[in-house]
Amino acid sequence: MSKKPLETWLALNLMYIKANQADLAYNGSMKPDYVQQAVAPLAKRSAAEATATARALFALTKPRLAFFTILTAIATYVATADGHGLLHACVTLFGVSCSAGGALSLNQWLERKLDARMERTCQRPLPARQVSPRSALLFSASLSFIGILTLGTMVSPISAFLALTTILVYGFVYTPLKRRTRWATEIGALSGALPPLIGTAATGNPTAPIGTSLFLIILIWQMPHFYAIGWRYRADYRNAGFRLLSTRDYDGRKTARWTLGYSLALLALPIVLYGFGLAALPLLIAATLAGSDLTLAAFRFCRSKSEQSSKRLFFATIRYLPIALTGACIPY
Ligand code: HEM
Ligand SMILES: CC(C)=CCC/C(C)=C/CC/C(C)=C/COP(=O)(O)OP(=O)(O)O
Repeated sequence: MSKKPLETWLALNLMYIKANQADLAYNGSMKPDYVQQAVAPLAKRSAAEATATARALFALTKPRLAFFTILTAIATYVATADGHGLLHACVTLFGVSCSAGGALSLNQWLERKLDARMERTCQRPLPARQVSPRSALLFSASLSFIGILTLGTMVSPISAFLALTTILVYGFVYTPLKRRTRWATEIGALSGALPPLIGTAATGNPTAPIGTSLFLIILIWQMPHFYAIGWRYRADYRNAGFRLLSTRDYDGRKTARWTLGYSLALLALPIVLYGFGLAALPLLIAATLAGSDLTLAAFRFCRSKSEQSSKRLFFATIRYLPIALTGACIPY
């Protein structure tokens, strides 16, 4: 017998003896240390794997973006709720959150191959292979189904219809159009602006002025918001094959002009809404303050299209949201 098989044979015998000892120890209801030592890392590993999968699934919902879109629905819900009670509010929040998570994870599933080609997105759960495409699709479909079912059966059919429209427009209109036309941003903005209407529909006031006002505000707000991002990551988007305003605008002048135009429109909008009786004074004040800050950032972006000024513009758009939403919630 050569040395190797002998060693293997001895090792197998040792394992057999140890296994028998383990059996004896179990029968005597005593867990031997080395069994614990062998099992503990396995249990630890499966717990760590479950946590990693849960984290990856959560990341599929684009949590920060989802949080803010949910906030726009909550703002109009709060502004129009009239004795609906805490349970109704919680159920609405649950339905809206599931629908938002379903929509945003569907987009990641649809764009998994393109996301792999961009530096900004290549670490997302699907291109990073933290979750399989099948699980991601199942997760997205389940969240969307639960969200729409909850809104439809326990909140209001109109809110469910609007949530479904949001998911369909975002997933099946905006997402494929991103590779075909620069106007995809304007079309996609429709889905991003619908959540405030879901909020008013949830309280049974689908035509409440605050819903219309926030729908229009968020619709226009998305343009400077995204043009800032589109400019900053233009090379990344271009390489991946997206057709944005910025991917063919080599000196950035067009992007800056459109950004400034939309920012000025956003600044004027609350005044018009107030004039037509669609917005109250707190919203007018808050949106004008935040809009001035954003317009200033847009002017600076026109002067210098540096990475720093596009970042500043992006953060001005992010600041805009909580300020305007607070104004929308203040009763007047
Ligand atoms: C046409 C519509 C929209 C487009 C194309 C768009 C695109 C994006 C992109 C690409 C980012 C990531 C920026 C980065 O990686 O640095 C981002 C960030 C963000 N977006 Fe939007 N967005 C849109 C609409 C919205 C809407 C409707 C909201 C909320 C009401 C929103 C809220 C946010 C927030 C809070 C962030 C920062 C958090 C983060 O980086 O994840 N966006 N947006
Ligand atoms: C209640 C409910 C259903 C809410 C969902 C709201 C919703 C669909 C928001 C999405 C807004 C939007 C167009 C984001 C851009 O995604 P992108 O694909 O351009 O971003 P990416 O390049 O980072 O993937």
